[in-house]
Amino acid sequence: MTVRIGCIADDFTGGTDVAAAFRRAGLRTALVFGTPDAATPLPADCDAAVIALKSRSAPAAEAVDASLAAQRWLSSRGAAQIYVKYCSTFDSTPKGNIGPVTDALLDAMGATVTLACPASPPNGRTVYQGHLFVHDQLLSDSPLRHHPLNPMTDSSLPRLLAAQSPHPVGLISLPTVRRGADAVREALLAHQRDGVRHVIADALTDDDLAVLGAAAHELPVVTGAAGLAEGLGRAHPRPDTATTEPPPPGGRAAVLAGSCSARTLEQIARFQAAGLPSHHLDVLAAAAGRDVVADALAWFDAQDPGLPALVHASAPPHELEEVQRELGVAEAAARVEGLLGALAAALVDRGVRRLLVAGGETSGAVTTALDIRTVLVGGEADPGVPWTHATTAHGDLALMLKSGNFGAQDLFVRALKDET
Ligand SMILES: Nc1ncnc2c1ncn2[C@@H]1O[C@H](COP(=O)(O)OP(=O)(O)OP(=O)(O)O)[C@@H](O)[C@H]1O
Ligand SMILES: O=C(O)[C@@H](O)C(=O)CO
Repeated sequence: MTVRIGCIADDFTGGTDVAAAFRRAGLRTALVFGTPDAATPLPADCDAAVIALKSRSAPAAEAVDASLAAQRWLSSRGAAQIYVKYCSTFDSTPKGNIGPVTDALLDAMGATVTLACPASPPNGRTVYQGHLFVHDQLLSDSPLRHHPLNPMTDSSLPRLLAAQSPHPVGLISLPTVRRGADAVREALLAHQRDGVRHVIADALTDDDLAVLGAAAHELPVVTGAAGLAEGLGRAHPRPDTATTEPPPPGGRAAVLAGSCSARTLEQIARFQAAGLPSHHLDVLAAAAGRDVVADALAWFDAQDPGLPALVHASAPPHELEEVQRELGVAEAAARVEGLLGALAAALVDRGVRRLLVAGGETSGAVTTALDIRTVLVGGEADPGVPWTHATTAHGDLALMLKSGNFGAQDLFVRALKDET
């Protein structure tokens, strides 16, 4: 069986989220980290393959090149449809690369129109009249306005996309979606006849996304977050939905957090409130030359090996701003990612076999440091947060890559307790 849906995700936790959505739709799904090459493994009998890039904050030309390389790899493995996965909060700036990447993939796939919808209802992301909401707030009123790399200060998807593409942008609003897949297909065709290339669709519920998935079933390029991916996945049913996954490996459990998102900060607080051990990395001390990785490892070695241990750089907005003012945004991010990557390798060396990583950029740093290329996607601890099964130079690893704002407040405690 060849891959039916190929997906290109712009960060690692986004890749995990969308891979979980395809698996939920009943597809056997592989997740590949970084631009693949001829030697990149793909588990047998996969219906969906997700390539997780680290392109969300990259300049447009770089993101386009990486996405086209991923598309060629996916197309050569049979994928007739490419799903472009970006953040459900549409993380990007006017210089953002969602428009350029989509335009380049449309050209490469010989298509002239695409459907776009970042709604992800289980995580509170909905689209109404082209405006993106995070729970009960407009995106631009939500905590995402303080994001360290892509602060989101506009909620209008047509406006955000129009700033990123020279091509016309259109909207299919909720009443049409509620009339069903045929009505959406007709509206798409009407937009296509008018020369519109990017058609944004409203969606409030998973049922709306199932309608959009059915309507977009034949489109060569579709874009959005995990919600529309699940809708598309359900339009490509697998005859045999049995999934077999290896049992979680035994060994120590740890959390590494580099996400400063509001939800991650709550999950850290909950972990600490449960009396579980945690250690904060002092980024400014590291910049001043202190070996904070050695400090963290000495701390880790002194903990009860029966308990999960948390090491984090995460900081609330005022502290984050102070570090960024002192070091610069890019330098601060690179330094933190370097520290957490080095720690991941050292922790796995010390016998950690269940590792939960919080933050998309952070997850990229960790999988790179562990040299993990492909994982098989397993069951979810929370919507969009699955365990995955990885093989490393040190043996099998159960790895959970969590998007900054994903997971319930007790995720860190529950996921690692359940697995212990
Ligand atoms: N104390 C800190 N000072 C400065 N930068 C930090 C600090 N802690 C984390 N960072 C940086 O903030 C960024 C957080 O991004 P990351 O993608 O890991 O999390 P997120 O944005 O919450 O997650 P997602 O992308 O999944 O929504 C990283 O580049 C990280 O290195
Ligand atoms: O869509 C989302 O919100 C997540 O998968 C994500 O991409 C956050 O990094």
